[in-house]
Amino acid sequence: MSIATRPFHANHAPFLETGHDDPLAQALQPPPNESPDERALREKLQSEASMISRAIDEDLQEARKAFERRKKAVKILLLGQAESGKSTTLKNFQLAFSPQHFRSEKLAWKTIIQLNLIRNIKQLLQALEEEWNESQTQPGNPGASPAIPTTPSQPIPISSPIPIAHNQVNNHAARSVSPSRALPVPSASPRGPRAPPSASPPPPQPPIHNIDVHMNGVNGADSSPSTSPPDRPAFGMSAQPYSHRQYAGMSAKARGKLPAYLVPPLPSPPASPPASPGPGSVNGHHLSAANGVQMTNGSHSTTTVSFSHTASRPPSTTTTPIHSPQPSPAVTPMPTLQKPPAGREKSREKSIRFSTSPLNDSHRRIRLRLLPLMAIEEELTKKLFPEINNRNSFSGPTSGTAFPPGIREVCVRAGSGWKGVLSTIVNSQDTNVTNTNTYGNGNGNGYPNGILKTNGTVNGKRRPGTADGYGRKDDPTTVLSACREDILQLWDDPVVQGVLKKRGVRLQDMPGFFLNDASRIAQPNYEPSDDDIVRARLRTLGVEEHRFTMESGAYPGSEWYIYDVGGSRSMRPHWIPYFDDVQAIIFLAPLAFNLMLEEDSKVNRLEDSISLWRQICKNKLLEKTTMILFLNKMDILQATLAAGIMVKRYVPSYGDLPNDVTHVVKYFRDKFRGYHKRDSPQQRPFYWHETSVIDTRATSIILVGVREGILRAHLQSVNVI
Ligand SMILES: Nc1nc2c(ncn2[C@@H]2O[C@H](COP(=O)(O)OP(=O)(O)OP(=O)(O)O)[C@@H](O)[C@H]2O)c(=O)[nH]1
Ligand SMILES: [Mg+2]
Repeated sequence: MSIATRPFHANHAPFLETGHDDPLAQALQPPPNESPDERALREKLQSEASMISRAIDEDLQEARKAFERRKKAVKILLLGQAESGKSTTLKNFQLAFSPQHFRSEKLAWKTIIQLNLIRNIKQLLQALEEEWNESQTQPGNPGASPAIPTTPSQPIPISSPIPIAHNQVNNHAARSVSPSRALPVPSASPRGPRAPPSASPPPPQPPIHNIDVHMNGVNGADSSPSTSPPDRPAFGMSAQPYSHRQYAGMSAKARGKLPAYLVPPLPSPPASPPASPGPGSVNGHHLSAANGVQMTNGSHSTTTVSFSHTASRPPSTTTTPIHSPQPSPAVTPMPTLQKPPAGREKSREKSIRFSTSPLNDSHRRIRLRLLPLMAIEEELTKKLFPEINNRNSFSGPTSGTAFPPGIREVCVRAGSGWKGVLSTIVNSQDTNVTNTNTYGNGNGNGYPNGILKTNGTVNGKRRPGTADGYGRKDDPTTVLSACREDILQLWDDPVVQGVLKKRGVRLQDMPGFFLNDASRIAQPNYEPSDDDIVRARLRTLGVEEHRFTMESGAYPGSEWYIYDVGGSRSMRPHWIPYFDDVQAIIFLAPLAFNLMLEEDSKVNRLEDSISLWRQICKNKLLEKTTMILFLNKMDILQATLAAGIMVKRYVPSYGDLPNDVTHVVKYFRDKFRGYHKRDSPQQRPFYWHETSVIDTRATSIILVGVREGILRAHLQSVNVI
């Protein structure tokens, strides 16, 4: 009873003070008979524990704030097929609204631009090699044209013929020697403005299927070429032709066994040269398949594409002369054989190759001097993106592309932190010039076969910036600047341009084309311009999240998340998890009515774009998402139409509408708009723009409008306005 009437404090206070019934309080009680040292240690541990606890609380707080910020942030998903311009649009966003952030990544982009340039050079050399290979013929075996290695240390298999960029005409065009698929283009100065594709003869293309075909039904056939292993030294390899004296001293049998590239060149032409040999002969020797080759497009006959599911009849196939039957007047003859004594002629005819190529020894020497670039590129890409760019192990989305091995695109996996890696590498190269190379081939100089001598010479030629103190010899900046004159000489050479034209190779039209800027980029102090960065090509794999804060505009400080995705078919399933959390989709759709998909050369790009658009429009997760359509690559459409390429040839339902930009854009825009209206589960905001996102100025104006539109819709949705 007394307990019941005892005041509360009298009953419980003593327990609270001593913590007799609270296990935690008991545990925290100092032990009895605690010494001063023990006490100090205990208090120290307690203070550390409470600091950790506070830090965890702060982290949680931060995470909560970040979550709230993210919830309020504007989120945009960039969608579209591969090479449609998604990453380029992202860069425009950053440049327009977060320029400091954009420029802070300059260093990383510098290396990508250098890699793009090296890849251009590689493609150029490859085209020249193929020219060389094809121009060599043995009378007894006209078809023999073995593949040859590109670098002495690590041969790159080259298929012959290399797959053409039949799917890429302007921006990513003809990149190989399968001329029947290349769109013929008028000649243009290599440094001049991009030339539009020529109207005549019309471009032979693989059949285009009905544009309404459901894209899921089409599987990505591997269009990559089969490659043959190299079995013969490359042109321009260290094997030099024998001197005339050596050659004269050989037996007929030994001479007969000599490959053409080891046969000494002809002496200087006589004052009055003999009549020019026809395409079928050189120096009196008959050539069966070297020059003047005509290829038909019989196997790539063009069928028409129809929006209306009607079966279309392929138009009659045309025969397209690809190789000019006569060498161009500017062409200098390749070293060829002197006519042998009559008795030996027959046996030699059987075994010696004859070259009709206009390429000469100076081209070979330049090529040889450029080889270190290939080694640099190979090693750098391996080091940066080992699992992606290692051609032996990678079997991802680029493995089924039209890129020949060795000149495939540089790509980067989302979240790999490649910018940080690159910046670190570039920084260390810039500041630590005395470092030894980190990814050489083991011979200590980073170059294959000891081409680069430690005294700064390559085959006796002094190279600036190598061993004479300008920079590191395994650094792309150093090696590019060392090769600068050779690059310019090769690219400006009318003979080389003639070969490219003859082979239908349009390097200018490829993504990440920088050869016209080589004199600027191959400088020791090169710094990329904003435009360089925007034009740099780096294929996206997976989905990349880019967060940035608006540095200016109506809502400075607002946070934006932009998701940039890889657009090739194998990448598309990765998009879906992002659908339910974005306010807007920017869909990039180049009106590439005459091009084929890289990953499936049977599917027209525009057909694929429309199918993809329809799927996006139908998706229930996106029913409230603002849809913004960028009809991109308007510059390319303009050039294509200006060249006289007829839309109705590819899209019969286009009929006899005028073949000009206004009508073509209106026609396809209405298609996209119609599908949006028809396929969307409910009404939602829809905007469209005509864009050329490599034009940063024009794009920034468009993006201001896009940003305001998205922000307004977003603020309305969260009831702020
Ligand atoms: N001429 C021209 N080229 C463009 C345009 N937009 C993009 N490009 C180029 O097209 C190439 C591909 O652009 P990206 O932005 O990398 O394409 P993507 O859609 O991100 O491609 P993936 O990452 O493979 O999905 C790059 O070399 C760009 O410079 C354009 O409007 N005109
Ligand atoms: Mg991309």
